[in-house]
Amino acid sequence: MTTKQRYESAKEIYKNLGVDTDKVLEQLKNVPISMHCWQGDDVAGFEGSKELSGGIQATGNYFGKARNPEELMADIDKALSLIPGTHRINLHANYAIFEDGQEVDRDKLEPKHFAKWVEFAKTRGLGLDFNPTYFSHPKADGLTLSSEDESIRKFWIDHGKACIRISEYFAKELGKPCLMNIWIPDGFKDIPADRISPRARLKDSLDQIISIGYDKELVHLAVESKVFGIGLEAYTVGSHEFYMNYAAKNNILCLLDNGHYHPTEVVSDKIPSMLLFSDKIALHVTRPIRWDSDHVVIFDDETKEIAKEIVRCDALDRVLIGLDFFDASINRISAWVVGMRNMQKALLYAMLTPNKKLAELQNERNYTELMMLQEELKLYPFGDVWNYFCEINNVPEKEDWFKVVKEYEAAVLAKRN
Ligand SMILES: C[C@H](O)[C@H](O)[C@@H](O)C(=O)CO
Ligand SMILES: [Mn+2]
Repeated sequence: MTTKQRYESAKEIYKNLGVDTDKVLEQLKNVPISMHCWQGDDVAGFEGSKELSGGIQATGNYFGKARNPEELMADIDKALSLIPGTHRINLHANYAIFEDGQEVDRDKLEPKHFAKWVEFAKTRGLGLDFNPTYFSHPKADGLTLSSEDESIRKFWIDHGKACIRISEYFAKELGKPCLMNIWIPDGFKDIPADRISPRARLKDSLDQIISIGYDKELVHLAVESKVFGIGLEAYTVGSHEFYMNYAAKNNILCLLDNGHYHPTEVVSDKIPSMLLFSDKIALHVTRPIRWDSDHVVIFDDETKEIAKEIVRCDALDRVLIGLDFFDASINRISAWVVGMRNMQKALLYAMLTPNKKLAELQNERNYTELMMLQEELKLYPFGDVWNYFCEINNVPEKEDWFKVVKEYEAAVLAKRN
C-alpha cells in the first residue's frame, strides 16, 4: 500500500470519530514552531568566550558542532529540510555576527549585528525570535538584572533595551512579530538572607527595560521563570510567582518552560489557567529528566498533554511554541529534527482527538467511557496520517530522514574538529 492509500484508510477511520483529517493537515502545516539555534553548538554562540554559565549545562561531546555562523546556518538548513512546514528560528544575543573589528559588548548591540540572520530568515520565509543573553559573560557572575552593583545592573538593563530594538528590527524586516524572551540565571546556592531586595531590583530593571517603549504588535515581550539552576539551588530571583504577577501587571507574556517547575508540576495543566487571563503565552518545550536537563523532546505523555491543551483550548494562535534543549551527546541535527517532528506529532495527535466528544463524556460524568475511548485512541492509525503529512510537505517520512543526516554527518560534520 502506498502512503496515500494508507492515509485514505486512516481518513475513514478518523471520520467515524467526527475528525476531518484533511482539515487537520491543512491546519498543522500552518503552525510555526520556533527552533532554537542553540542546539546546534551547545549554547556556545559566536563571542570569544565559549564557556557556558548561568546554571545550565550541555553535556556530551559528539563531534561536528557548528563553530561559526556559516556552519550553524548550514546545519539549520539541513534540519529544516527534514521538518514539514515553515517555522521560526529562535536566536540568542550571543549569536551576533560582527564584521572584523566591529565587536561590541552586549549593552551596545545593534540591529546591524544581526543583519545576516535577517537575510537568512528572509530568503527562507522564516520568522525570528530573540533572547537577550544574561549568561556566559564576565558581568554575569552571580546576579545580572537583580544585581546590587548598580553598574552591573545598568549594563544588563542596557542589554535588554538593545535587544528590544533588535527584536523590533526582526519584526519589521520579516513582517512577522518577534517573541523576545527574558530569562536570567540570577539566584543563590544557599538560603538567602534577603529574598525581596533582589526581586525588587529585578522589578525595577524590567520596568526600565520596557520604559523605552516598543510596538506591542511587533514585539511580544515574555519573561521566563525558573525554580533552580546548578549552583543556584536555594533561590532564583525570577520565580514563577514573580514573573506571573509582573507579566499580568505589565501586559506582557509569561513563557513557561516545562523544565522549570517542581518535578510533579506540569506545564500542560498551567496552559488553560494562563489562557483565561492572558491573550498570549509562550512555551519552551523541553524534556527534563530529574532536573532541568534539557533532553531532546520526545513523543511522551507530557508533550502530548501540552499539545492537547493548546488544541482543545483553541489556542494555536495564542500559544507561541518554541523548543529549548541542548544535547551535546548525539548528532545535533538529528536532535533538532527529532524534537521538532515530535512537537508536530504531538499537535497532530491532539488535532486527531475527538476533543468535543471527550469533553461531553466528562460533562456527563461518564468517566468509564472517557477512559476507555482515550485509551483506544492511542492505537488509531495516527502514523499513517503523519507519514502522509510528511509526503505532502515534501520531507522524508518515517525514519527515512535519518539517511540524509548520516550523509551530511559523513560529508560535513566529520570534517569539523
Ligand atoms: C538558552 C536558553 O535561553 C535557556 O535554556 C533558558 O531558556 C532556560 O531555559 C534556562 O534554563
Ligand atoms: Mn527555557
